[in-house]
Amino acid sequence: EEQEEDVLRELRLFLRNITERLSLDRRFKAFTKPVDIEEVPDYLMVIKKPMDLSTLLTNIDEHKYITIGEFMADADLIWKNALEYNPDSDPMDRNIRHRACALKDTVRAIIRDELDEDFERVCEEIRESR
Ligand SMILES: CC(=O)c1csc(NC(=O)C2C[NH2+]C2)n1
Repeated sequence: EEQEEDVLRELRLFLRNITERLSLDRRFKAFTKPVDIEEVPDYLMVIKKPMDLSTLLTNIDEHKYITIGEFMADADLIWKNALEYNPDSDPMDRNIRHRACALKDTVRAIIRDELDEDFERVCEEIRESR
């Protein structure tokens, strides 16, 4: 009902705010857009579920996420994919893995500091009711 749509609207605002703040952080520049398959031709052979910050924003606007957990699953793909695609000891790989770990920790810290657990519980009730 209307109250549920009010809750989901507030969730989308919260998720857009997180995603936009991450997109502004220069450390996460490599994660802002889908990997360019022209530049990285083997990427889709290695990474089965690509994800990036601009796609997160599109998903939010398309009402894909009803709980923070669903958003986190896609946000986690961004750094997990980067660790998987960049396993080597060369400096480029190490650098992007460092940024991927920073992304993981930053998302979790924002959510721990800024998400009200009662609000998340209401979102999970809505998910279970649908
Ligand atoms: C987004 C992402 O994870 C990404 C984009 S390019 C890249 N890695 C490289 O270009 C090479 C350095 N060793 C492979 N990783």
